[in-house]
Amino acid sequence: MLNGGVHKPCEKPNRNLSVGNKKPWNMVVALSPLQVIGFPSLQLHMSGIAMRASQEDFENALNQVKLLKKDPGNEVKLKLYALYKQATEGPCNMPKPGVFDFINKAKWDAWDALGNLPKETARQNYVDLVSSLSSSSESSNQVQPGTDRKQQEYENLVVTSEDGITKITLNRPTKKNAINTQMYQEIILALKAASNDDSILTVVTGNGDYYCSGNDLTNFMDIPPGGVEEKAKQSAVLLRDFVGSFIDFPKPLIAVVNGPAMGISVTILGLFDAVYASDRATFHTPFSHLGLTPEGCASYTFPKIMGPAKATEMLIFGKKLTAGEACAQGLVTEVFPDSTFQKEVWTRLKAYSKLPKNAMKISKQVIRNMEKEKLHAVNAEESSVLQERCLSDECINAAVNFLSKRAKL
Ligand SMILES: CCCC/C=C\CC(=O)SCCNC(=O)CCNC(=O)[C@H](O)C(C)(C)COP(=O)(O)OP(=O)(O)OC[C@H]1O[C@@H](n2cnc3c(N)ncnc32)[C@H](O)[C@@H]1OP(=O)(O)O
Repeated sequence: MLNGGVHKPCEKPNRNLSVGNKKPWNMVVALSPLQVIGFPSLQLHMSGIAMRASQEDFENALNQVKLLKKDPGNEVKLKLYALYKQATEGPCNMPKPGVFDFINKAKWDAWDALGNLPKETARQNYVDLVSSLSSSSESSNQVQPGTDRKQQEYENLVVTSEDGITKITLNRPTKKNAINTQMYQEIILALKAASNDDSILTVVTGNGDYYCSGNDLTNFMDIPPGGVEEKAKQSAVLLRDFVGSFIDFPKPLIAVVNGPAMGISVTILGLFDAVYASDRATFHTPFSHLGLTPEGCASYTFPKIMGPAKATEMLIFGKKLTAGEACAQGLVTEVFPDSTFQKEVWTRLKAYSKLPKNAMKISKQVIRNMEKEKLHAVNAEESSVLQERCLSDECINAAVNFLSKRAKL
């Protein structure tokens, strides 16, 4: 095992306030389910169906709708809006907007037209509508082992499959693979697809010089009409779902950490089954510097992995670890010289992928399942604490400092 090389942080002060390359209609649809516009008549062919969508199906549909490649048009968006409101709040009992308040009136009309449609039916109809909108792209999600096939197109990820290994590559190299709102949703979907495909191992890695610089600090800039409280609530829900998809991932999950890792990309490593790192990688969780608190279940997994004293240095004091240090503390499985990193790691992973598939999958579940309930509880608590922290002066000042190029971590 090698000692990690010392990574010298760059000091180039260069940023802008861009919020990423969302499609214009996505800006309306993607930010919040509450902003999705929808329409009434769908109940006609979908109501009364015996099959009921679970809350999880509904939440998946909420994520999927944000990833539709084509704008479904205002009529469909009105349908989605009305069904969402009916499914979550029941019949419309809001005051009718004024006649010149065109958009809100159209939304109100669509919701009101659903009358007393039961919440469960509205939820089912919502799921069915989203499924009909995205069915064509979903059908390309199955992965065959032994083929090198590009998966569903994502805006911020590249997902491929080869030799029974599904590889999810974080693909925003010009932003150091910072995770924006859409990328969180895409990772949730990619993990869901990988858990259902025929692959044996799933790998997460980064494109470019960074593995990932953590949460995209511009995420906090998309403030919905509900204001910053609503934004904090949405972020906490997204965070909980994101981390939850790692907790529940059923197959061996491996991180190939090709460069520096920060924030949430470090904390979730405690939920991976193996972590291979280049000696150029560093591991940095500057939560206190950002007025934030730990997430990704690290408040539980890190003290367990490295002991409370070492976990405190990382999670409270923001100590950056070299790959060698992270390996010595049990967060990293093995460190490789950067020059041979890819070759050595992929040779090893290809060998592992030839081991009996079911034995590996079941072993992972035996190792992890006992902890699942605890991890979900920790995740819920961390997300709820962060919902408050996002609104703190400490956090807002840190984000403003970064975005106005006054600070770098
Ligand atoms: C509900 C709340 C959930 C909270 C969840 C998670 C918490 C975390 O993940 S905390 C960690 C957050 N991450 C950071 O604070 C990192 C901030 N970035 C930096 O300090 C530096 O950019 C970094 C050290 C990563 C790299 O420095 P340089 O090598 O000098 O590169 P640049 O700074 O020029 O970066 C290039 C380009 O990328 C943009 N960038 C990088 N990281 C982020 C980020 N996390 N969020 C948004 N943007 C990021 C950077 O702004 C540059 O953009 P341009 O100026 O447009 O080129």
